[in-house]
Amino acid sequence: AIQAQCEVRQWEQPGVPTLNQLGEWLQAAEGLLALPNIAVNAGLLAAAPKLRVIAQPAVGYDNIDIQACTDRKIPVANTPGVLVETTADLAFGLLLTAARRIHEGWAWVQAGKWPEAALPLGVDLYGKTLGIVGLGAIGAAVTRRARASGMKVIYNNRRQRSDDDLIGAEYCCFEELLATSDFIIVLTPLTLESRGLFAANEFARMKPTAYFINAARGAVVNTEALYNALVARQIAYAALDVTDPEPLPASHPLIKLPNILITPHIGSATRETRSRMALLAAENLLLGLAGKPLVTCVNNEVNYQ
Ligand SMILES: NC(=O)C1=CN([C@@H]2O[C@H](COP(=O)(O)OP(=O)(O)OC[C@H]3O[C@@H](n4cnc5c(N)ncnc54)[C@H](O)[C@@H]3O)[C@@H](O)[C@H]2O)C=CC1
Ligand SMILES: O=C(O)C(=O)CO
Repeated sequence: AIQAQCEVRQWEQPGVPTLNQLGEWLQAAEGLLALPNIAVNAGLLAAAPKLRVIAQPAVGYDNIDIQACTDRKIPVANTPGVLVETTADLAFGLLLTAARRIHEGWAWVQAGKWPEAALPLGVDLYGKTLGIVGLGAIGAAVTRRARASGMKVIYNNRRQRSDDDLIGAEYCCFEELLATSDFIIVLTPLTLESRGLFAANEFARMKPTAYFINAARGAVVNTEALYNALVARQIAYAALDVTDPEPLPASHPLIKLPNILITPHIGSATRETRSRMALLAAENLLLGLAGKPLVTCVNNEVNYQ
């Protein structure tokens, strides 16, 4: 769709391009389709004097300096909504896989340990408490899955949601959530406020039997503190779809731990959802280039009228 209407330059080499590598492209670019591993900051904007619209096929936009874009009157689009159920499946799937040791069981079968050795024992979901930090669109979809599995759901947001009764989750303060949850799923956007939200103090307050799941952004968690908490068995298990750093080098100590499960940021990675995200991003990009309002704009104050 984009190619039919625009001259497109697409970065196809492995790795993240530097500003120097993108120099000439940015100089000419009127629209930018950015991936979340690109830092769209004041430096990039300064190198792109003709830029009029930015569209990113992701709901999180922590890699983009929104204020700098707004100052330049550049509307920025993300892709909320279209990935909600898919990401909720992965977040809840991580919880279920870790709790029931599905991945460990498969590794045992592959290693020929079955049936002689005792199977890895998991824990039940039924009757347990799930604490969600950041109960937005994905958190609400996770709540439905958890309730269907017989779990009680509590949550912490900056403010209580007026519709939490309908969603089936009970508001509580952050401290209480840490102390009482059997499972914690993190689904906050990465912001100044949430960066490093889970550090040594927070892990120390969790139950020693707690399972910690992060499907938001790696930097919401202090990786070293999580590593220490898992080694010291301050918490029982972690399951992460996002890490800091990301990608996590194969030599990283976290990967060697017996009580962790990590997936490579695949929350929204299904054929159907990636296609919906790409189409929505393309639609926003073309609308912006035509000077029309974007459908899902992050900085509506500079959305085209
Ligand atoms: N692993 C993956 O592949 C994916 C990860 N994500 C991440 O999940 C995040 C959430 O996505 P949605 O649910 O669609 O967003 P959303 O905006 O609907 O929900 C986010 C919720 O977090 C709350 N929140 C914000 N700051 C908070 C804080 N400091 N403490 C507690 N709560 C806070 C908000 O009030 C809101 O209710 C995205 O920003 C993105 O970073 C999203 C999609 C896929
Ligand atoms: O949408 C996002 O924010 C992701 O992390 C990838 O889908």
